[in-house]
Amino acid sequence: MQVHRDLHHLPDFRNAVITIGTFDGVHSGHQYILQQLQEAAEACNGETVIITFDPHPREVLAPHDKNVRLLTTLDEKIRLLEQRGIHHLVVVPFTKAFSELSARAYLEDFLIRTFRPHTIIIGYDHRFGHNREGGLELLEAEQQQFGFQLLEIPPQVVHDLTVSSTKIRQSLQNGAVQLANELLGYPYFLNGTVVHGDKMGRQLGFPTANIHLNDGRKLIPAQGVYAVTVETGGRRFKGALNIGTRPTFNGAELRIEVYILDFNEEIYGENIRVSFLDYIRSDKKFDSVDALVLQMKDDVEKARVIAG
Ligand SMILES: Cc1cc2nc3c(=O)[nH]c(=O)nc-3n(C[C@H](O)[C@H](O)[C@H](O)COP(=O)(O)O)c2cc1C
Ligand SMILES: Nc1ncnc2c1ncn2[C@@H]1O[C@H](COP(=O)(O)OP(=O)(O)O)[C@@H](O)[C@H]1O
Repeated sequence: MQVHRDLHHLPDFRNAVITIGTFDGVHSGHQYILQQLQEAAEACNGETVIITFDPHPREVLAPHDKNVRLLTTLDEKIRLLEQRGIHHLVVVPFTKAFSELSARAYLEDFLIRTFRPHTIIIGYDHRFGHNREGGLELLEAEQQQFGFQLLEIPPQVVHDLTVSSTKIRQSLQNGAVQLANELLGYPYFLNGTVVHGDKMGRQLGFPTANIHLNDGRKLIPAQGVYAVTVETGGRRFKGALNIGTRPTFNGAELRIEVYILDFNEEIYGENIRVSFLDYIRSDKKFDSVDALVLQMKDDVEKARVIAG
């Protein structure tokens, strides 16, 4: 897949079959649209082109709303779309000026002139241009003049997609990992680097790699203990992960830390990815460190079985 970030240096697409969207999560609900895109491209010997925006339009239009919680960062999205065989991803820098283009300018000067689309695939309720003034009706009106085909994604599909995205977010925030993973079509993951903690883990007999997320906008699942797989240094391990404030030690800030099974290496500064397999329990304040350690032993054995 080719990723284009500069609108002034785009290739001449061959029979571009385009769609526009954020595709956050690239989840199994998105699969229908990707399939439509690929089928339409095959039919006209064309190329599949996804147009997405970065930053997320909400971040530009409502900068005070810090509640953007992404299922996938742009880099993660790129990987996932690549795996699904999309030809081109065009990342449009979303600016205030871009958001103020009239619907007609958006359509004619941006979509048509830039992509010369053979086919546009779009949700029945898709809005574009300043104040969302443009929609399917404008596309239909211009279709003849500019000679593109229009494929409408029906209401039921759009509805299912929204429900699915919401369900994935809610499930992760409630610790319902299995349901989230089912809807995603892959295990939810976090990418980060290993940073220093309070050096207590080793004393407890459970060194835990503290994870600093690469992107602070990622959705962090519910606090608690999870069975995960861990990828670092090109290798994969099983892990028991805790998201919490460490109430036993009267901690305050939220930490994400993982004990890697059958592992004993220093990995400070390394990239790490954890993929969530299942929720084990909520995190608790223990009366003694011994009680916490006993519980952690049990967590680790559970994680070993789950990560099988
Ligand atoms: C599998 C697992 C479960 C944990 N469960 C809890 C818990 O229920 N309550 C708690 O206070 N801390 C819990 N912790 C966090 C430990 O207290 C933490 O790993 C320890 O304080 C080490 O911190 P450090 O890496 O900063 O040295 C858990 C950690 C792991 C890896
Ligand atoms: N099995 C393991 N799981 C996680 N980290 C490990 C493991 N073995 C060694 N380490 C190393 O030990 C560090 C964690 O030890 P810990 O005493 O908890 O220190 P910190 O408080 O800095 O996280 C990790 O960052 C990693 O470099």
